[in-house]
Amino acid sequence: MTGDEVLSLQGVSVELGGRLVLRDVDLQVTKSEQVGLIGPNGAGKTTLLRAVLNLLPTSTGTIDINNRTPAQARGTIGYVPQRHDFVWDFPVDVRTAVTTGRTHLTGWLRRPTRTDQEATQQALERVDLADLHRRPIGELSGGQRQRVLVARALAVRPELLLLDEPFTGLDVPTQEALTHLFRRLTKEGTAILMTTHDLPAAADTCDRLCLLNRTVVAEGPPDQLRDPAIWLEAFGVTRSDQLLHSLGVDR
Ligand SMILES: Nc1ncnc2c1ncn2[C@@H]1O[C@H](COP(=O)(O)OP(=O)(O)OP(=O)(O)O)[C@@H](O)[C@H]1O
Repeated sequence: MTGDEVLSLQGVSVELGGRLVLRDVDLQVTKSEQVGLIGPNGAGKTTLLRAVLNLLPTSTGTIDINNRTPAQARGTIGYVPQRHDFVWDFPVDVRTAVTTGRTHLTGWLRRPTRTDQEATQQALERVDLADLHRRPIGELSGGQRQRVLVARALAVRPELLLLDEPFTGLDVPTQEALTHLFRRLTKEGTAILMTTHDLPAAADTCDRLCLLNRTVVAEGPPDQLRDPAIWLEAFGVTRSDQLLHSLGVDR
């Protein structure tokens, strides 16, 4: 790993149910960088995040997170899953849900320490949820739930933040607030890897895009990915006016 790399995947393959879901993936994310992981449904984006989180085994290759393996780094990575992957009918309030983001750091049966409490409070304030801290999570709106998930990830004070579809189903002001927050976090040094289907927003907000379709088809700063052929290959189509139009690369 070079000095500024926070995450590095080299030659990573993942097999699930006897099928090769990721093949020979190389990907780096450096300190203060926001990388968008883009690709069609089933491209392996969530699988890649889950491999980094040590939730899935790799069949080949290496994953390095600040000179640690995924097993060693577990609990230090901030992870925002897709909203529907979280158990919202669990009877806990917002503050407790955010504190449980630190469970892998502090242990399951321990009472929260002062550090846990401070990290939780800071995370709540960063996503503007401090006023709602006693609200049961089952009573929250979609946008409030998304902010709980982000606060939960921030509660570990991560150097690496993984976001799985963080903008899906959010109104424009909530999307903007989160975009600004992610921008501030990268300025402070956090490395962010984000999956999204919002291609124009990704091109607008990310420093670099990685186009994935089982393997990395192309990667680079958004303005270097203006060749329509790259996008058609990444999405496995021969022609898609809507795709190219949404990216502004159809001229
Ligand atoms: N546990 C599993 N067992 C077998 N196959 C799986 C498993 N989990 C995912 N897959 C398959 O792996 C492929 C990649 O899935 P993944 O969820 O990583 O894609 P994705 O790029 O995140 O898609 P989407 O944009 O739809 O969220 C899909 O074909 C999926 O069916």
